[in-house]
Amino acid sequence: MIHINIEKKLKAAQGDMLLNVDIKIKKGQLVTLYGESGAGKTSTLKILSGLLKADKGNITVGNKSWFNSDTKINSAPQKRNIGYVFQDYALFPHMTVLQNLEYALVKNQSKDIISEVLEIMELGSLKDRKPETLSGGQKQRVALARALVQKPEILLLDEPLSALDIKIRLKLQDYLLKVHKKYNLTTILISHDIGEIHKLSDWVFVLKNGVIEKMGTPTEIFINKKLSGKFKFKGEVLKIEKEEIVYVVSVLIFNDVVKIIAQESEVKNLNPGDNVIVASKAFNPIIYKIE
Ligand SMILES: Nc1ncnc2c1ncn2[C@@H]1O[C@H](COP(=O)(O)OP(=O)(O)OP(=O)(O)O)[C@@H](O)[C@H]1O
Repeated sequence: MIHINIEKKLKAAQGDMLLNVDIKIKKGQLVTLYGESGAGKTSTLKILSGLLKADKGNITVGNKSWFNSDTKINSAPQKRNIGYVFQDYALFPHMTVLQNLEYALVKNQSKDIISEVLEIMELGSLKDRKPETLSGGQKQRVALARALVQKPEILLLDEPLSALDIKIRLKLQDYLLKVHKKYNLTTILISHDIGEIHKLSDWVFVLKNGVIEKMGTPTEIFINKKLSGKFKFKGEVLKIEKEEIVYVVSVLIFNDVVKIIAQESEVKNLNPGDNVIVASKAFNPIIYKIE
């Protein structure tokens, strides 16, 4: 069990914001921190990893105390046994993939883990390449492999896939799940991608203005109770065109533009850029495999 119970005054754009988080995460779970930009998600991960110091509170991991403002415990980041992956890969450009991984080894650590992570992340054929010759998805696989070299108990993923296109992102999600399970990690993900959160997480914490606003399973958090539709997708309105007596709303859903016929009353408050749900209530959606 990880218990994070901390307070820290942050400097938000509109003035001071108190980050006040009290969350418990069971060992082996994959949980997501979700919330608007500036809500305090990254700061929470930094405080857990020791890169940022809380003003007060405590952090316990299993039976170890990593931070306690009363007893003045504050373990150094390198003692906290955490793997951290960010959106930008932060690989050393002058080193090969293999050297990047070896650099992460701690003193006297066996090199066996390197061949293991190369294999699990399917990076063997790329091990002598420099990062600049790799695609975004490949770089992020290296970054993930590097985070695993020190055999962390906790994996922190700060929007690791948001710079990648949808196809690569779906593939990388499979790698994330695979390593999360194989290494029995407790993983904390920051993501804005609701599909990704559904696929990966056991539990979601919604952070707003520095505090946990709600928590639950992805279904509890994201299913819109007003619609009992058989299928629904979130999308973004691209344009609204009038065609005789109806309106045609073009909505971007993942990478596809879907045209929806709508009545005047439905488009009254709708503008390009709005986030919407596209759902079907009466008809069963059809399904077929795409190659
Ligand atoms: N070291 C710091 N000291 C004081 N304030 C900070 C510090 N780091 C970040 N902040 C401020 O705290 C607020 C929360 O930042 P944080 O990066 O945690 O948000 P976030 O939820 O991760 O947002 P995003 O989704 O945009 O990454 C921001 O307004 C930021 O400017």
